Amino acid sequence: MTTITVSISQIVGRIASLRRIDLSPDWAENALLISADYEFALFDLCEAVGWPEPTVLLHVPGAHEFPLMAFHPVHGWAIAERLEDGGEVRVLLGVGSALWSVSDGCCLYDIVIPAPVRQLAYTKAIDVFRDAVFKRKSTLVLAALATIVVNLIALVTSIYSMQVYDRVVPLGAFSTLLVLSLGTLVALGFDYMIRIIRSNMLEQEAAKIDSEISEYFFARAADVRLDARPPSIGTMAAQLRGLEQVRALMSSAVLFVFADLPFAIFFIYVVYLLGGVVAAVMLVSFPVAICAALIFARLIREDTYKSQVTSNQKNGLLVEALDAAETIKSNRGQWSMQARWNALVEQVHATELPVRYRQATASTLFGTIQHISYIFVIALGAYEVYEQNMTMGALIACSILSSRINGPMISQLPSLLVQSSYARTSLQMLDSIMNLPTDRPGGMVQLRPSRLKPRLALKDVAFVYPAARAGISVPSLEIKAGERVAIIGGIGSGKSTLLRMLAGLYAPMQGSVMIDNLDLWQVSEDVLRTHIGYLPQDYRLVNGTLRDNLLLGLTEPGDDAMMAVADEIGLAAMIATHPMGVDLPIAEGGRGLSGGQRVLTGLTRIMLAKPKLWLLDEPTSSLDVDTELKVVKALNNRVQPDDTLVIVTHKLSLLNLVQRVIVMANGQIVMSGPTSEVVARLQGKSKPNNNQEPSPGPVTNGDINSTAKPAGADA
Ligand SMILES: Nc1ncnc2c1ncn2[C@@H]1O[C@H](COP(=O)(O)OP(=O)(O)OP(=O)(O)O)[C@@H](O)[C@H]1O
Repeated sequence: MTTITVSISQIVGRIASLRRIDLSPDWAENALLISADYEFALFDLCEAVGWPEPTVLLHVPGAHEFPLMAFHPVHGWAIAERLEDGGEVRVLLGVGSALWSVSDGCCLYDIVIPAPVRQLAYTKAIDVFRDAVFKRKSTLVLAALATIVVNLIALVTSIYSMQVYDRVVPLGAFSTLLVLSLGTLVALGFDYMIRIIRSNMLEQEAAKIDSEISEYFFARAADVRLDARPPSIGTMAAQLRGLEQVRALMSSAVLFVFADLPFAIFFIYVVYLLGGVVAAVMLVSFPVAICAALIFARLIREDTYKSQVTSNQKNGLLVEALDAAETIKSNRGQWSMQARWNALVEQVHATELPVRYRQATASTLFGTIQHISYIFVIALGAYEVYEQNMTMGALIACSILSSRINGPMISQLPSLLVQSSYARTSLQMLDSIMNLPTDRPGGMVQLRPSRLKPRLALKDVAFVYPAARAGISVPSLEIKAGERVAIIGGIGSGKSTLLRMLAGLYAPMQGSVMIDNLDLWQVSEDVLRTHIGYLPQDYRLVNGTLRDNLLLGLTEPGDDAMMAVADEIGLAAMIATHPMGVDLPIAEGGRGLSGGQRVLTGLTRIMLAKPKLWLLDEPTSSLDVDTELKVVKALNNRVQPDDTLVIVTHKLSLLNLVQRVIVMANGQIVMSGPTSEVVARLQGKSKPNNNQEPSPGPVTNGDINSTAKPAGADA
């Protein structure tokens, strides 16, 4: 008998993968200690990770319901894969499978595994908000009920006034007054409580909605394919901040105005019951105010859009100016940046001014409509009272109700409309981010191979940067598992672009990039990243500590392993001299270390990650000779014989690491062959035969300078 002692999170993780749901690496952080040998483990896990409670299956499940979770009193938890002909359940164990039967006490459970936000396929930002709101139907229903009660209580004060004027004052019925007053005060007490509860309830839900929505948009923005990102990151960040505007509108008190609007019609009906013809005043004033509001909304729409666009550009410029302060200061660039900033500020003012002007006009107009309507109610009411069609008390009640209809509802409309117009523009901007292609489009079935051999193949690959004329074009390239290759070439020849394509960061516009005979873009991002170690040319650190950066995305390897690598490549000396050691803080924007130290941090991280495919972009360009030697030695040590290494470099010394050299020029591979042969050709020692391309240029001792003309493909 096998007793399962694995964590249940591993079993559920496997079910998720069978259901093609990509859980985040830390999804079971709170549930790792739950073991799989007790019956309530599944319930405990779902509770710990915040999923819906599992359901016990009391019926015989259909084929479409599998895979399910199965519990056996002796063996614990496993994955139920299918039903066998004899009615037994085929379960998957750690290795192999077994048959469990219901008569032995086997029980089946179904669980709902919510897809992580990044896997949700939305095309419109409004759908994200709508789904987050409608998920909370019960809260909305309660809020709607509270709104109905609040509005009904609003009637109480007008009826109270009517009773006092009609019954209490003429008859001196002060005991009635006492009862009425107490009743009204109690109703107002209720009103107060309901309003407080309603707003607290909505605020709490708004906070949850905010977390969900923010998580979605952060993940969505991070998922945008690197080659498809807009040129200004500051502008993109400002566009993303637009979601705060939508959220603010959703949770703001003015939103209640919308909920109150239908009650205006109800109040007009009550006025009709109390004062007959007096209701005609509201029947005219209310639609006039609503029409004016709609016209106003239309008038400001274009200006709010323009103002938002310019304001985002302003934000982009600010981020750029602060980020590139060194370049700007040292090159006397402040003046031109200041000029651009001032021009954008002027533009923002020019577009905001009409909005403000119209908002002020609308507020005044609605105030005037309110006053005129009041005067008409009183005037018409006075006539009706004189004609004895209504009582004095009813007139007072009608005037209170008229101010309720035309009062808060109408007077808050201008600010509500401005806010909603900005929110609408923000949604359009969020839509533009949602239209950017992502690394792995939602809904696409991803491959999750347990192992990937680090062999690469490019076929008819072409790539051009947005708004650029030339790019890279590779008709054919193959890199075998275990091969060590260097890519060399002149500046701007396309080496880094090619490496990013091999890393699956840039998608080819045509052709395919294959890893282990699978299209690299169909392999799950998670699987890909555990197999590929990519070091960019300009390695940026993230805000946190040095340790956070050394272990970014890794399972804690332990301090000994971390320090061993750091020591091997020369980072340990720096760590030892700093008073905070590996906990030294890295500021926002990755500042805090020198260029060389940053690269060493990236290299240490990759060596700790032990990838199968090493893609390094000029790893030693900012290192001194001694450190470079250490890095070369460490790479020789750490890159396993069956690992593949691709290095982009300008340095001759790194060619000792590789067996093959690929030479690039003008976005194309112009030469490829064994290191010694290519170096000899570049140094002009070997003459090209008739089929070969002319020499790309001389090689110096330190640098390789290729000036070759593009031609054929890979050898
Ligand atoms: N983000 C970008 N947007 C537009 N064009 C780009 C971008 N990045 C690079 N390019 C262009 O693509 C071409 C190839 O650039 P790439 O960075 O791949 O060259 P490289 O060979 O790595 O150069 P270097 O040796 O200087 O690092 C260059 O002409 C460059 O101007």
